Amino acid sequence: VGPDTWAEEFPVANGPRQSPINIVPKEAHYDPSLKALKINYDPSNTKGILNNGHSFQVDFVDDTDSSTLTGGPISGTYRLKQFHFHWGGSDNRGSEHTVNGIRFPCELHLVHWNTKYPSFGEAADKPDGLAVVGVFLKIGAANPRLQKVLDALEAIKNKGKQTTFANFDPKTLLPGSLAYWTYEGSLTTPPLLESVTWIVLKEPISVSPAQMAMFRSLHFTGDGEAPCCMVDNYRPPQPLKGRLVRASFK
Ligand SMILES: NS(=O)(=O)c1ccc(O)c(NC(=O)NCCc2ccccn2)c1
Ligand SMILES: [Zn+2]
Repeated sequence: VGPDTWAEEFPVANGPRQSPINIVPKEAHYDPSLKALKINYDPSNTKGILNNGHSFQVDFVDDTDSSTLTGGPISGTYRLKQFHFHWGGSDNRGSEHTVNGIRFPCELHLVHWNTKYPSFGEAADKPDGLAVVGVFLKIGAANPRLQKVLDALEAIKNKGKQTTFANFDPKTLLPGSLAYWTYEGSLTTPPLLESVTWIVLKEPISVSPAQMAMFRSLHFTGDGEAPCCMVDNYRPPQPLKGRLVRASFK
């Protein structure tokens, strides 16, 4: 049921470009040819918020190029489809990527798909199909922009619940610096498709302990089931298998 059993049903779990990974900054290769990230989101594309039983996600209308990611390590235009988080049962774990073995309490993923393909579903199994921007959350001051998302969680406590969520600009969740590490990887949950160009921001954003408790108030379980808190929904780091991690900064 957890990451250790996934290889039985999804053999790609032991593939050559699995995610997440441990990032070792000293072993990352500064690449001056890497462009700056260009991120343009239209808040009016916000569609809603859903507890999918694994995490919660905020979905976006992705039928036009109004919320896009370009530049950085990618070529072409990728459209924002959704963002979601991974977090732990306590503040010493929860992120999927780690830095020098350090785990953060939470990690945000902004999921984009390559518009050279007709849809997310078509892009999801192509080697250049997806681009996910990862942002670490670090315990500190309460994050007022994040609070807007967390305030919607009481309406989606259980698996399958969704509610309206409108006019949210995910750009407000990004840190001041868009400096990043990038490598070729995969989805971190089944079907673990090796289709993701990962773009992990170096600078974390803040989250307070009380806000972390709000993440942990969600349930994996549906209405009428014995409630089970949604925590530790992260995959641990996977073997690098010779991959190069590039840095956009010195
Ligand atoms: N975590 S991630 O790599 O950013 C990512 C991005 C987009 C995705 O569609 C997924 N995975 C996903 O949606 N999987 C289908 C639902 C699911 C989620 C978790 C466990 C089993 N199945 C993961
Ligand atoms: Zn994720």
